[in-house]
Amino acid sequence: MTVCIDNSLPGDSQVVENKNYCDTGELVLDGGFTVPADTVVSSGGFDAPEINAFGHTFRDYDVESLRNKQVEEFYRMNHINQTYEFVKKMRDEYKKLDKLEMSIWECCELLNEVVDESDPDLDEPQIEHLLQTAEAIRKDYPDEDWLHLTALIHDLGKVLLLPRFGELPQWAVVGDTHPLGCAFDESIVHHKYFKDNPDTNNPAYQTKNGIYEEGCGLENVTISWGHDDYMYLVAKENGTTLPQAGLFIIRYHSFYPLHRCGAYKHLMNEEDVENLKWLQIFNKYDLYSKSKVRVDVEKVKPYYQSLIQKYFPEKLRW
Ligand SMILES: O[C@H]1[C@H](O)[C@@H](O)[C@H](O)[C@@H](O)[C@H]1O
Ligand SMILES: [Fe+2]
Ligand SMILES: [Fe+2]
Repeated sequence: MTVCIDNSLPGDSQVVENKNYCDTGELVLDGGFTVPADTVVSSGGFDAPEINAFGHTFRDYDVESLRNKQVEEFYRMNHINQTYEFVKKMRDEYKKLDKLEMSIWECCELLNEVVDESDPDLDEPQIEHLLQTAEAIRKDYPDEDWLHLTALIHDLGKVLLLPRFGELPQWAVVGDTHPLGCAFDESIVHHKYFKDNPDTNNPAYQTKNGIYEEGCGLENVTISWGHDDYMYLVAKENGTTLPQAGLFIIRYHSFYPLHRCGAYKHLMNEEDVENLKWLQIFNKYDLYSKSKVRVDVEKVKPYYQSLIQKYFPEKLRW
């Protein structure tokens, strides 16, 4: 069973037996993951709020609320329908990148039309979330411009919900992600719904390593299909010059069972271990910057346009 260290309240650290899924605080995690030694965390550091815009703690999937009923139904559908076969099919289809051409900023604007039904902490249009994450991380890491841009684009894959991109259902686009082809770890949110997933009846997929070899590297692991992997494919195939850590953040930022709970770490290789350090830094901003405080889009747009120009071609294939 996964044990998570909860250090969300300063001076109040405790070891929590996993109840159903992992609900850690922030950077110190199971497995001794820590931030990179040479990372300078600014003294004016980001203050993670204790409660979300709905008055609850972040990522509380158990609290009784109308929103959480919707979120639970989302995960029921997600866990029943995301199978190994389904993911393979989606990857093959979407790596063709034959849907349309547009710039990164055009895509940011499209996200205005998207609301994520899997998220207990946010019901604002997604462009707000992109800018809130990017601005918060920019404040604390002013010199890592690649990290600002990574934050801005990390959720762009949610355009899969729109008609032009195939209008996929919510369960195939948003929410946390997890590997297929090996056992479903108990730290996965609303784990109980996997009982109705066809992969549960395949014994080859139900051992700790399943079809994988220990240390094989996440690159070789099939992860549930959604906005992370899609945006990773878009960035990579369009020849971005973002560093590996940026691509890793985009690809695995919803993989909470790994980056918050330490599950599946036996599948990582050395490169993954290095990249994970940046993902864990990023996650704090992705999660805790969610609020009702709006960012002035027009004011920050020129800065982000300059980063897009630096790391991406003018038009991308989607
Ligand atoms: O509900 C959220 C949301 O969909 C995020 O974009 C995703 O990255 C998280 O993992 C998920 O829990
Ligand atoms: Fe996301
Ligand atoms: Fe996000």
